[in-house]
Amino acid sequence: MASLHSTEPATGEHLWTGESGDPDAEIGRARAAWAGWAARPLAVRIETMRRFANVVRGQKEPFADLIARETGKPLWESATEVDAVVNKVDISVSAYSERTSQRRLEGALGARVAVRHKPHGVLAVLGPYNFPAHLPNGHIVPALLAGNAVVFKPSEKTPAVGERLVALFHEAGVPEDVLRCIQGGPEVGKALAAHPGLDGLLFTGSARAGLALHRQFADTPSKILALEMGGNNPLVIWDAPDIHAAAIIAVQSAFLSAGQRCTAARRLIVRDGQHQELLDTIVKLADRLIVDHPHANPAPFMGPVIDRDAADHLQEGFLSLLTRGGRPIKHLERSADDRPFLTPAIIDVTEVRDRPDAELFGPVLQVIRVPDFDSALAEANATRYGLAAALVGGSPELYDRFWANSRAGVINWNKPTNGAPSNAPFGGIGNSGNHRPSAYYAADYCAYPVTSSEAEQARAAIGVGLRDPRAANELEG
Ligand SMILES: NC(=O)C1=CN([C@@H]2O[C@H](COP(=O)(O)OP(=O)(O)OC[C@H]3O[C@@H](n4cnc5c(N)ncnc54)[C@H](O)[C@@H]3O)[C@@H](O)[C@H]2O)C=CC1
Ligand SMILES: O=C(O)CCC(=O)N[C@@H](CCC(=O)O)C(=O)O
Repeated sequence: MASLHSTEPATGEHLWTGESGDPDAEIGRARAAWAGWAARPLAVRIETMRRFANVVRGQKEPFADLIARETGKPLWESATEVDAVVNKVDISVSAYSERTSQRRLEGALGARVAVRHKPHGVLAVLGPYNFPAHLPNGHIVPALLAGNAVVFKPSEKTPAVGERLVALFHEAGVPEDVLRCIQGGPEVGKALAAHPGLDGLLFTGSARAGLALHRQFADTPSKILALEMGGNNPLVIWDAPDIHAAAIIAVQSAFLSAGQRCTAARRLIVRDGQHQELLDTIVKLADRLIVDHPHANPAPFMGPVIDRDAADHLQEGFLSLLTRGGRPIKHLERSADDRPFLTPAIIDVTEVRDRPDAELFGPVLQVIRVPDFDSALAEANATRYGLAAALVGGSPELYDRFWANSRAGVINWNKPTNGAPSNAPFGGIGNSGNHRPSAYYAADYCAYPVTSSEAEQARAAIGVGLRDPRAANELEG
């Protein structure tokens, strides 16, 4: 078994050591346990999830501290992630009852028709590092509520948070075998995905990995696969009456979580000739953002990116845009050689030919100047992804046009691209997802519907097509 380590991005200090797990053993344990969990009354599963919320609430500070240390995100932001974990429970209970509860319908000839939902069985959850608790939790809570057993593999970059999350569920009374934590990297993810004992896989992460999983599942349409992937999200600022407010929305969209959000704005699209004051204001704000250790005082706006490889990759991406004709507005700088602290960066890529449609998962905002709103719409949609898009400014009519013509699962007006609500569906089109949105609609992929026509007694008659109708009555007898 491979030995795994996790270190704090901000300090390089060692945080966690463990071993990569055995998919066969973990799926076997979950498989043996899931029927018992599914047979428990829904009220018991709801009560257990509510206990989990209380346990997390009671450990908010240490849990937020661990998230801050393992991801590098500021302590205040890590505390909001813990809040999201807690809030997920009530939201998922409502979603379960609204989207997958029992229903009775009138059938033909007075028959009773019941629609009920069943759990799939054993589901794997693969998590990303940027929200190591909230996003896997967004699959785990609805999956457990619906009666599935879960094998959760945290990102190899955030194993300690994943392990703690699972321990909190166990503390709340979820049986140990109903929710398993398995550590490891992509190889373990692949092995889980390929395991015949698995009934489905719920994934949040990069398009690269999501598309590989999609290929891997091509021969097993019987297994549910939910993919929540990345984005190359456009933010269009057009005729904004309040430049300062528009600039704040741009900064929040691009640089919150050091740009490590799937919903972060990657491309800022502005009207050519009327862009300078806006860009100057954005740069002034970005210059003032504090980039520091997650526990620093004063509190930073953003911490480091996850590790040095990610920082190297972002620097290479920025450099590549420069060499292809990008004009730097604010350089991507590394404030410490040995740690992955990056400053927010802005680059005008209007003149870059064949702009790469790639997700630069960090604090890099690309500016594109266009002459008119039609060109802004065309630029916004010039991506294989389709997660989030936002318009700042304009009129209700302009927003109607933006909404109608944008290809994305999240479309906002005068709000940042990020910060999507958990009590609504959340997912993308194109390379951002496979039409199985998460958040409120996670209930849909955690259970399947069963329609039953039911009667207390068998009563039937053949009304037409018999030679002797009396014989039909006798048969009915
Ligand atoms: N749409 C959404 O809801 C969200 C999407 N993301 C996306 O996630 C990415 C950042 O997270 P990362 O952890 O870097 O993603 P990643 O794709 O590298 O890893 C995600 C998980 O999949 C596993 N994995 C990687 N390759 C695999 C493979 N071929 N087969 C099976 N498992 C595999 C990893 O070990 C990890 O547990 C960004 O692209 C971001 O946009 C992040 C948060 C939310
Ligand atoms: O999953 C939910 O409960 C709602 C979606 C959500 O939390 N989105 C966040 C984070 C996702 C990310 O960007 O990685 C957001 O839109 O900021």
